[in-house]
Amino acid sequence: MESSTPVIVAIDGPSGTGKSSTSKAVAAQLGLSYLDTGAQYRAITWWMVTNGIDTADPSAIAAAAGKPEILSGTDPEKPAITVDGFDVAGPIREQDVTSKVSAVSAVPEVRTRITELQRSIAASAVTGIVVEGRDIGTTVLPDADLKIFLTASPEARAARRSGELKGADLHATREALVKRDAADSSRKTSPLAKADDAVEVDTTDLTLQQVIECVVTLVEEKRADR
Ligand SMILES: Nc1ncnc2c1ncn2[C@@H]1O[C@H](COP(=O)(O)OP(=O)(O)OP(=O)(O)O)[C@@H](O)[C@H]1O
Ligand SMILES: Nc1ccn([C@H]2C[C@H](O)[C@@H](COP(=O)(O)O)O2)c(=O)n1
Repeated sequence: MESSTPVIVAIDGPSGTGKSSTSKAVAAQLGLSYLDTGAQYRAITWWMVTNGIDTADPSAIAAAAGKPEILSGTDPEKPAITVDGFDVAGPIREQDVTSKVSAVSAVPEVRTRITELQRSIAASAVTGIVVEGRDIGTTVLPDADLKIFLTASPEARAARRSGELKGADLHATREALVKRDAADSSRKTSPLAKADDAVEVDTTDLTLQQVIECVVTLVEEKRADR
C-alpha cells in the first residue's frame, strides 16, 4: 500500500475504556478524520425518544429507523452531530438516552442504517480515519489497516466516569457500565467483540497519554510497513 493511501483505524471496546479520548487525540495528531459511532446510535435513540417511539418495542423502532437524517462531523477538534438539522451533541449524553441506547442499537434495521452511514463516511476520508465503537473491527470495517481493542477493569472505568459526573456514586456507575456492556455484548446482531486480528490494549494502569502514544506508534508502524 502506498503512503498516500488513506489509513483506516478501528478502535473498539467497552464503555469507559478511553475510545473517544484516544481516537480524537490520535486522529488530531496524525491529521486523520474521526468518527464517533456511539454518538450516531445515541442520536437515533434521541430521535426515537423525542418522537414518542416506544424504545421497548423493536418493531416500532425498526419501522422508524429510516426516518431521521443523521449527520456526523469528522473533525477530531470539534466533533459534531445533528439530527434533522438540530445540534444534539448535548442531549445525546443525557441519562435518558444512555439508558435506552443499548435497546435501540440492538435492532437490526437500526444497525443496517447506521453501518451504511459509517462505511460511506470512512470511504470518503481523504487522509484516513479513526473510527471508534463496538463492532468496527468485526463488522463495519473488517478490512481496516489497524484494529485496536481497548479494555480496562470495571473499577477503573467507573472511577473515570465518576470523575466526569461530579459526585456520582462509584458503585452505581460501575453497575450501570457493566449492565450496558452485557447488553451490548449479548445482542444477536454485531455485538461488542474483539476482532481476531485486533491488538488488545489494557488501559487499566495506563495514563491517557500513554494509551495515545501506544496507538500513534502502532499506526506509524503500519504506515511504515506499506
Ligand atoms: N487511560 C486513562 N486513564 C485515566 N482516565 C482516562 C483514560 N482514558 C480515558 N480516560 C477518561 O475516562 C473517561 C471516559 O473516556 P472516554 O469517553 O474516552 O471512553 P469511551 O471508551 O469512549 O466511553 P464510551 O464508550 O462510554 O463513550 C474520560 O473522562 C477520559 O478522560
Ligand atoms: N459501533 C457501535 C457504537 C455504539 N454502539 C451502541 C452501544 C453503546 O452502549 C451505545 C453508546 O455508545 P458510547 O457513546 O457509549 O460509545 O451505542 C453500538 O452498538 N455500536
